[in-house]
Amino acid sequence: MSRVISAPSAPAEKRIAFRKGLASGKIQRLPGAFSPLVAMQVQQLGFEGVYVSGAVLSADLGLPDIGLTTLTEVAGRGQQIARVIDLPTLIDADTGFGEPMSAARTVTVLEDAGIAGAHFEDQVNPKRCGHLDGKAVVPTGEMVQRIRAAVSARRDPNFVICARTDARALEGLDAAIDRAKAYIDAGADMIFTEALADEAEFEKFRACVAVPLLANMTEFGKSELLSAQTLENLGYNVVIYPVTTLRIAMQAVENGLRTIAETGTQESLLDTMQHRARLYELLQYENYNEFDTGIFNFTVAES
Ligand SMILES: C[C@](O)(C(=O)O)[C@H](CC(=O)O)C(=O)O
Ligand SMILES: [Mg+2]
Repeated sequence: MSRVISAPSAPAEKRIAFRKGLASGKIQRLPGAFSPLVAMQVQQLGFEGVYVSGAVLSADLGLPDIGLTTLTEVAGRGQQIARVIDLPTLIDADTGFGEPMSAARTVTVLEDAGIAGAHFEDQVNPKRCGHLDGKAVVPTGEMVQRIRAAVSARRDPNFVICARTDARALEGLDAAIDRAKAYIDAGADMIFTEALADEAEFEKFRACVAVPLLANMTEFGKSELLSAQTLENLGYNVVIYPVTTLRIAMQAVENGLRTIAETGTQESLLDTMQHRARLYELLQYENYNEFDTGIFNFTVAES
């Protein structure tokens, strides 16, 4: 019977796949998915994984990305997304939702949600977008505790714990690299090098640490937009496009609504829309029919 309802791969297999991807020397491209449907589209187009962004999750709830969302909301969305795809899902755990003990609980909840890995950042609470001014970081020792706690709570050794440092914009590149080294000593599997300026900075970071590195190619921020190939050549292991699909979709929604408001019809927009047939194809509508006929194939005996 064809696959319906959820992805066939178990969370443990997706985590193994993510670990393999990180060790492959090939850059793992993780577009942000603002819904399970978008994640299915990401999978169909051949990407290596899906990213669940805190900024997008907040925006989707009509909130700015300033640490207002809860672990329950984030894990719930992550689970909805992870369960429909075979790809690994990396999720934004912000500052871990509280004290180090909360970071530990976050890991167990995210493991149960079928997530393959999470990143914890060294910002103070309440956090800010890493590409805006006005953010602040906790002392290195406090972040080390956050990471240690997260690592100690892990039950599946393949769940990836990524430490993000926001220090580049505040303390400079060398300080950010020193922090990364301390986070690796605390058990982090990967480092998210937030808001580096240009190629030379990515190159220097790569030369200084031995674990997998993640680049954030968010638009309208502090980092130069580098291609996946350039980042792979620089030795980076993961690239995220966290808010990209939301920005594309929201621009299309705004333009479309404007047209309807002005002209009273969506007629001129039809060519720009995903067709009903394409949506059904993505949802594997046919497979559900097949599933149904496979289940309801009994006959009622006449008495
Ligand atoms: C990666 C990020 O943490 C996110 O939540 O997606 C954001 C992205 C953004 O706001 O552009 C960040 O870089 O802080
Ligand atoms: Mg975030």
